[in-house]
Amino acid sequence: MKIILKNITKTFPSRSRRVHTPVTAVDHFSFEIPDGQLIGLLGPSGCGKSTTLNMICGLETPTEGQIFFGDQDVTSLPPENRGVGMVFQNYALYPHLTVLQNILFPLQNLKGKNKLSKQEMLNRAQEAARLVQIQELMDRKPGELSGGQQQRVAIARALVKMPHVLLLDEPLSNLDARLRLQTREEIRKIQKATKITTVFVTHDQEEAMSISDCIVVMKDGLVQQTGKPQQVYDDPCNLFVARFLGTPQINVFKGFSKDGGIYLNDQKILSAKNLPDQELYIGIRPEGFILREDGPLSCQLSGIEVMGRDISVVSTHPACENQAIRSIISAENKVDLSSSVVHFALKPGKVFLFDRATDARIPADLA
Ligand SMILES: Nc1ncnc2c1ncn2[C@@H]1O[C@H](COP(=O)(O)OP(=O)(O)OP(=O)(O)O)[C@@H](O)[C@H]1O
Repeated sequence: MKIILKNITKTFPSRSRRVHTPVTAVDHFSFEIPDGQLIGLLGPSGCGKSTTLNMICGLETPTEGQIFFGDQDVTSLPPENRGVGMVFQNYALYPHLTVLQNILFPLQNLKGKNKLSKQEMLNRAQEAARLVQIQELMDRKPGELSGGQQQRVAIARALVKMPHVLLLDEPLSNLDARLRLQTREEIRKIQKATKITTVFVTHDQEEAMSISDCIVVMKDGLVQQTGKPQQVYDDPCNLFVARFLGTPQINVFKGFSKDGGIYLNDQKILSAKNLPDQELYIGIRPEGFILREDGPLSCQLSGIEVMGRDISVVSTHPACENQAIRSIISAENKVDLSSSVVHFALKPGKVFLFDRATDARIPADLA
């Protein structure tokens, strides 16, 4: 099912007794989610992710704009008539019911032509359980399950109604690191198998990048950028997006362009064609550094962090906005820890320029 968000805005009255300015949680958001895709809605706390999801499922009504499922305008349709399955951060299973009873629950209140026979309900529950691989656990109570298993039951409960659209709001945040990884891979597999159009909300950029066909990066209710995860990482439209995607974070320096060169203080680190002289933010991805004795960027060496296949060289530079510069290089490189200075050459494709006043990306031909 294709989902179209047409210029949707959601404004809430202020919660504060002293300040009466309304809060714009989502600001003129337009987007088309193609049928069968998994979209990651991504951004820091309070940027409007959950409000967007709640408008798609019908728990909130947009103040402005329209939502379409396929050709149908669902903007004022109640949630139960939208054919949407929803999974929240706290799985909210009924503790006194077995896994099977929990999965069956949404089917028991179906009315009219949607009403199912007992056998049909059982078949559906077993199919949903098979998809999330919990067939062995059907007689257990939620208290007898691990967090990951409980979350899978919650997903089965959302799938059992055969929704056209699956909405997942931070579904992995209650799981430990290992289970998070495993469960996110499972969600991806289930989504691929069922081909249900899915919107996945998270503030974890790595999680969103790893499972989404397309990501939407939001800030303060406004969409900053949309695109395939790798495309957005490689071509961020502004400093916020560049900073938000990638671990370790992009290294940001204050610098300037002059006479075809990009400078940090008096060090010319790259050449740039057709760029007017101006002050800049210069973002360098951690993987954009090359250790080289005659490299043009000299930094104070603080130490190294061993990461296995790679090492992270930690250094400082007076023009750098980050507390420490983190450059990821292959562990085959030998870093002379007795030296106080480390020299880098840079990979031009991993260096981005931003306007100092607006944070917008400045296109540049670097070498
Ligand atoms: N019912 C409400 N009344 C007033 N303000 C609200 C309401 N719901 C959300 N907001 C405000 O709207 C903004 C967006 O909230 P929302 O929950 O959509 O953000 P989020 O990105 O999902 O955040 P988080 O990651 O913390 O869940 C926030 O400033 C929030 O305080």
